[in-house]
Amino acid sequence: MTEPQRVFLVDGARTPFLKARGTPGPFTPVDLAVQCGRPLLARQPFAREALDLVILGCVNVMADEMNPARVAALRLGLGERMVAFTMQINCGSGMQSIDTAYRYIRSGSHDMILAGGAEALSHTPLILRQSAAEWLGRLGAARSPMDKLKLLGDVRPDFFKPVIGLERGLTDPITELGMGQTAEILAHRFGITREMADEYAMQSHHRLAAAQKGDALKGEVVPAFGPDGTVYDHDDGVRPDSDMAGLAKPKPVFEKPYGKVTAGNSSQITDGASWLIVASEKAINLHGLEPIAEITDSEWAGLDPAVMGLGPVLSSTPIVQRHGLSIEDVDLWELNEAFAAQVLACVAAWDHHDFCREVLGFDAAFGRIDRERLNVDGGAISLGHPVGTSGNRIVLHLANAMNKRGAKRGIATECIGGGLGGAMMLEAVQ
Ligand SMILES: CC(=O)SCCNC(=O)CCNC(=O)[C@H](O)C(C)(C)COP(=O)(O)OP(=O)(O)OC[C@H]1O[C@@H](n2cnc3c(N)ncnc32)[C@H](O)[C@@H]1OP(=O)(O)O
Repeated sequence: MTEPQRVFLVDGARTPFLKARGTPGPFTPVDLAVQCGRPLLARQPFAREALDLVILGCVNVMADEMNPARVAALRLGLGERMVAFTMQINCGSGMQSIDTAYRYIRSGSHDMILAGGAEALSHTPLILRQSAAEWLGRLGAARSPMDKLKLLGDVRPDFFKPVIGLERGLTDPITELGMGQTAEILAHRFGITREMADEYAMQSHHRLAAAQKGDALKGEVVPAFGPDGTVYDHDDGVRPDSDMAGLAKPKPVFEKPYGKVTAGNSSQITDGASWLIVASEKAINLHGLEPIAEITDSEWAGLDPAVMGLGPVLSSTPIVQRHGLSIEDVDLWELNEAFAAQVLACVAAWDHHDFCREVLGFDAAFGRIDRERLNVDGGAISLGHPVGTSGNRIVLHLANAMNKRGAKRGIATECIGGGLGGAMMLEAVQ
């Protein structure tokens, strides 16, 4: 067996995250992947043949771009011999692409992999009801025009009431709970009030607005060019003037009338894509690359789908433990902001004696994450959450934020619908 290889992040980029506004946006998942892949590859010193593999996370794959990883690879000019595959584990898809690259390179089988995530939630398909699909099947099988005409009498008004793919996709198939309802359960369990959730959401918007004004996103966000010539150059869901009075106005969406989760303190429905170049030490030396971070560990965890929002706690705690660290040893955390109540519940769970004893098997509470180290440039509440991309984006941003702040170590972690959690540790390059 070969020694595990060291694995580095070389560079990465993402499109601006574009809010879904009720109609299909200008880009499909593959368009988005191509829009951010082109400038990222153009700024590399190596030839495209140096890439061994392309992996793309995507939850809502469109029927006319099946295996979007391969379609994107071909549109990026990576050549017909490029192997490319798509991964789908809901909100973990974009992180799973990096983790798969990490494990391949670590094993010595590959040297340089393009790992990304792409999602166009504004294009999520509408699904016909079973009754309508069956009727269309009978229509297709009808032999004569008369048989077809007779079938018109079977048309029912509910045929035209589609199942909304996005709503269905954001509902857990086992518990039948919407993702927002799982956040409500956590708010109740950990005593997260509406004010706490709104205050967290306000901070997310203020931090992203500050990041956009400063240089925190420089090089990370590349513009996307629409088919009509429109240039999309910034994340457009941010509300810089968010305040507590404004955030108090939206009514609870998922548990009416007393819930805590609102449009203001939930992640937004958004389109976007991101890529990271993952490389071995050999590839770095061969091409004279300057890595931005080293991947030093990753972990996945399963948990009750009804409290899937605690996925970050269950997936990142084993990493911290394995390396003999404490919560304070992690300089920066990117904890995907599915919902403010869910992020705050994770923070509360780590600081909760009984939870840590019963669920994590500790003698005492694990510790409290300092808010100054958590999602320092905002997150999915202000930025949006294109589900197949977000896990990739938080790793990309963690690497960049660590470099800008001179941090030694960081963890990117996320909850995953269906009851999973994913986490990845990055360290500054020594
Ligand atoms: C594993 C996981 O990651 S699970 C997570 C997966 N993702 C999800 O579940 C998505 C969760 N989010 C959602 O479903 C949607 O965003 C919803 C249903 C909560 C809200 O959807 P929308 O109603 O379209 O939200 P939208 O952003 O348009 O806001 C609606 C209104 O709320 C108010 N509002 C929203 N944000 C703010 C704010 N920061 N300050 C003040 N008011 C606000 C405004 O009145 C806004 O209307 P406007 O845009 O006309 O000003």
